[in-house]
Amino acid sequence: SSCKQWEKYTDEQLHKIISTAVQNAEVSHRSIQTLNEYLSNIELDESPTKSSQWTYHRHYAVFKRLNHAASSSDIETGIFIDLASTELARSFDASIKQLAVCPRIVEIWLKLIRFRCKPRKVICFPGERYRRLTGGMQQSKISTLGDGGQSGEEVFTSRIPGCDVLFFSSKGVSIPRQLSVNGHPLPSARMVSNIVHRQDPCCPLRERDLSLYVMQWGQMVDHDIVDTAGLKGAGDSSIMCCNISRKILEKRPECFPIYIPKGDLHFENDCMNFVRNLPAKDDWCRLVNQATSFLDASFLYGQSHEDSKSIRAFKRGMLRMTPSGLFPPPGSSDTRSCRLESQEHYCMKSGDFRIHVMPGLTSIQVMFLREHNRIAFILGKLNPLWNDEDIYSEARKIVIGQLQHITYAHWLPYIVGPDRILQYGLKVSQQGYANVYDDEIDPTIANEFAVAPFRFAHTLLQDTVPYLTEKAALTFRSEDMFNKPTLAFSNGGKGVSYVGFGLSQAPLSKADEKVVTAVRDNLFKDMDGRSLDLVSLNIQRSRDHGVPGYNSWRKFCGLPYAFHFGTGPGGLVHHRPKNARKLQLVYGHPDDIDLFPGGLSETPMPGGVVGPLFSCIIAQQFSDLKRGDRFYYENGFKVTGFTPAQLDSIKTASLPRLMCTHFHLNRLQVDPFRLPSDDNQLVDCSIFPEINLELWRV
Ligand code: HEM
Ligand SMILES: [Ca+2]
Repeated sequence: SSCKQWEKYTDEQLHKIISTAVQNAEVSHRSIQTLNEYLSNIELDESPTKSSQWTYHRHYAVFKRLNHAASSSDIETGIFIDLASTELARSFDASIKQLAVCPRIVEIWLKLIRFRCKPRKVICFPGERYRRLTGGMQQSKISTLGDGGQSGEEVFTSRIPGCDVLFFSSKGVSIPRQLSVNGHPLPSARMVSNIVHRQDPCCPLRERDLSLYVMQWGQMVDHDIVDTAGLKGAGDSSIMCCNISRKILEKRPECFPIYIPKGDLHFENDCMNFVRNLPAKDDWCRLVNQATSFLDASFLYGQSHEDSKSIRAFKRGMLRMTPSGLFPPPGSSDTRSCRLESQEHYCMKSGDFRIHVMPGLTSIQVMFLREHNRIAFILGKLNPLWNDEDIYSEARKIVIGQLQHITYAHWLPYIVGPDRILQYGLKVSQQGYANVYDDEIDPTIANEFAVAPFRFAHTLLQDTVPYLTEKAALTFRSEDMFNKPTLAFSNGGKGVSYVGFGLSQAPLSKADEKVVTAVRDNLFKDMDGRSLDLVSLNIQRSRDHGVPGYNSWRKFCGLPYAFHFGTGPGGLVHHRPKNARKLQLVYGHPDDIDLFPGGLSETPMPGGVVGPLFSCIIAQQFSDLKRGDRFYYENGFKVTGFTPAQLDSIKTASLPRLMCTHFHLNRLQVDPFRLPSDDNQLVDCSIFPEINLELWRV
């Protein structure tokens, strides 16, 4: 119906308009590349090879690195398609959403652009016994859910065939969410961060009796399933969006800097660097996710065969590990991806390059490394005829089974609360199969999940890293520890144990809307005292991804819409008055509220740490990851599943068992996700059952 307005055009005229749009995109693509080369040559953009200083840009670049699976030609094509879609929308003065339902336009568009796309092929290998490193698909992608344009608009799943769009908005494509419903610009992300998320440094509150391990498990899971890539300048340099002239800024579509309002209590200049994320080169209008979306310990095993080559030992199923039980250095020396403070230290090579961002993350990844090798060693003994590949694959399957079990059975209930667990069919039975696989379910990561709800744990962070040795209880400032492996190497490799044990003995920061200064003011602080605000990045990222605001997602989840800022009927019914007032202070209209601040400031679900909205989006994603994963550990498929006895044994796996074994502890509380107490007592480690690997003897 809306296509009527273009009916008057002949095929030739349409072809002319569309091919002109494609040509214009080619021209602007080339000029962007030229500008990037120039800015990299004059060293305005920071090159990763030239700068030896640990600037905050370098910290950020290490955290948001492109992995080698994303080839530069794919990246350029993704960018080109994105530009072309924008041109297309502009030429017709329409949204892509409108154009995409017009068969004549779509046909010509596909003819001109299809050959550049990499169609998203979902390939299953039904005969294969083990899941592939790459996730069993060509590449998993972040799906773009949400029209992204203006707040209050309809939320929908983008499933339009043809490599046409990345984000939808009312007038263009790939245009970030920028305007309020009244047509004014949305408030600056830093302003929102200051008003809604500021934590008084004096006294962060603790969250019930939960321990910091809840936070750390979350970051590990996050890194297993999400790794979006950012745009880069020439030669992989960091793009600078601040301290450049207006004219240059206008020529850099990669830039979406955050304005810092006057009088900020921390930042002195008025601009925080922010570079947009990378579009995928496929015909499903998606963003690149460099991680396999399945919960498959990809942070340990890597996402490609190339990765795997430097991770595996290719001997008796083992992964490469140093005598002190740490990840080894990569094949060729790498002194760039972490901050080295000693000649003996090095940057470790694991399946995910974000491993050094915090000591707790390094510790938990090392725990899984050791568990793999423990299992491989025993399997090899039990089955002398198995070769390296057999042992590696079976050990990997057992490790992933444990990871999934602890995540679904023990961790997730603390996050979303028991009600959501039941409601979304996420309960794990004590024993037996749950045959839940459904090949209609899309197991990729939803856009909205990655930009806000699953960043919930940023509020659980503390300003300090606890370090508990047999003799002393030390703490380090979180902001001094970013990208530094020092603690992991300390005490002859025992550091990971001290950090890991420390996480289980320290309280979780309260699950409220407030975020500690270590990441809200001092993220990636460098020698010159320059830093970033993680909360601002979160808010800006959801705008960058075109994710609609809080209210749209409330509707999506079947929760009441807020028409006003009060907390009574028709208002922000899941907010306390104090939080509703903070939102009112910064936003002009309830439809303007961004997803992160709106969701994080809701009152948590009973027994959970996130409110009704985030728990809905998180539970939905974990349901998709359970039902859309053929290899989900509770499935009883003949070739790929565990035997009934093996599964029941996997279901005895627990965090305290893993910690006791790999952090060399004698005593630990029954549930290390909670602090020790009368009903969570420190007990002898021998009470935590071991998986019965005898069941794997063939
Ligand atoms: C230990 C301290 C942590 C630091 C320093 C940190 C830092 C960061 C940074 C710099 C980003 C990218 C921001 C952007 O530009 O969009 C990010 C993204 C993210 N963080 Fe954290 N984070 C931490 C802990 C956590 C935890 C505990 C979780 C737990 C759930 C988490 C979940 C996420 C998620 C889901 C993303 C999006 C990832 C992506 O899109 O690739 N983070 N974090
Ligand atoms: Ca994964």
